[in-house]
Amino acid sequence: MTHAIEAMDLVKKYGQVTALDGLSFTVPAGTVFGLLGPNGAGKSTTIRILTTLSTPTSGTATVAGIDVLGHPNEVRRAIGVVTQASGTDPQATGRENLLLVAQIHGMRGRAAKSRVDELLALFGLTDAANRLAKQYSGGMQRKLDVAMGLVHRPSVLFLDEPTTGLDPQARSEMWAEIARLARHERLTILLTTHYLEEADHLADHLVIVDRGRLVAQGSPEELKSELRGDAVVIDLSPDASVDAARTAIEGMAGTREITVSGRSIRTRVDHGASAVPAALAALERSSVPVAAVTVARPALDDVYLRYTGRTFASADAAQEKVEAAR
Ligand SMILES: Nc1ncnc2c1ncn2[C@@H]1O[C@H](COP(=O)(O)OP(=O)(O)OP(=O)(O)O)[C@@H](O)[C@H]1O
Repeated sequence: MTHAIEAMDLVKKYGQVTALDGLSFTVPAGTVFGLLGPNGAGKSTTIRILTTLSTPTSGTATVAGIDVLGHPNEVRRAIGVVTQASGTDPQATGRENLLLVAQIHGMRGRAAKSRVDELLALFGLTDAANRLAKQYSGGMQRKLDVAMGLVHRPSVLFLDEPTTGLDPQARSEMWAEIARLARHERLTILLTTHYLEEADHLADHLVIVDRGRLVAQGSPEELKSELRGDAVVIDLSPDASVDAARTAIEGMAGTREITVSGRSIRTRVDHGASAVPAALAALERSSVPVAAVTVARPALDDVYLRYTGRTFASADAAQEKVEAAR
């Protein structure tokens, strides 16, 4: 299979900060690829290098078969980039925004108009085409942003945190849109996200990056199936002692990777169905009241914990503290 993206041993240092620490991965052509990691993991830095906006301290990369360091202009013609900051002109209509991008890419007259009409239809924006972008909802603006990244028919599309800031409904519409694009436009899509369920839902393959290093890679299913057993989540009653509950669960045979998040304790066990009565009995013996217990297949959260020793949410929160202290 040909690779749409190859990143080889990328290192990026900003003074004392090592943002990328020897990151390598390949993205098969025509797939949705998730670059996943908490805040500060190095996702934006990777995208900046692959889209020629930044150069690595060492290492190399190709995009659409083109060397990003040797031929940045050719790479730019082959890619579409949709960043977290909107590139739309709020005072122009959706159609005008798209026509402007078409002109920047040297498209004129009927060719420009027909590509713009095609994209408006593809993103369900035809009825809103003549409204000002500032009047669009957050979800519509994000669709317009993605459409603007596709005007020149790139073969590789970079989507940096495509659903951050969207409400749940707009987020699920965006997910459907991205899945449809990948199927119908024969695009390779590299998506960064710090929503684990987004990567689980959309990505054919993904890499989990932590502190500038690759910690796991595979399809979401492969990564989850590497983890034996079930995840058991115990929600404690408001008056329960979380410490007593944790001690009780730690004392049970066969529990591993126990994490506490608020009043919820998560652990992995070989057989969820038989672990639940044992967990309830252990908590009862320790006089810990329980609100609910759920058994589930391991999620990407469990994969992340397994490879990094931290929960995804705690890594995110820790990085926010580091950045605030700088
Ligand atoms: N221009 C810069 N100067 C100094 N440090 C930087 C710079 N850009 C990024 N960093 C640091 O490099 C590390 C990786 O940052 P990066 O933005 O790539 O992470 P990220 O995974 O994209 O996170 P986020 O989801 O918050 O965007 C962080 O520690 C960040 O503070």
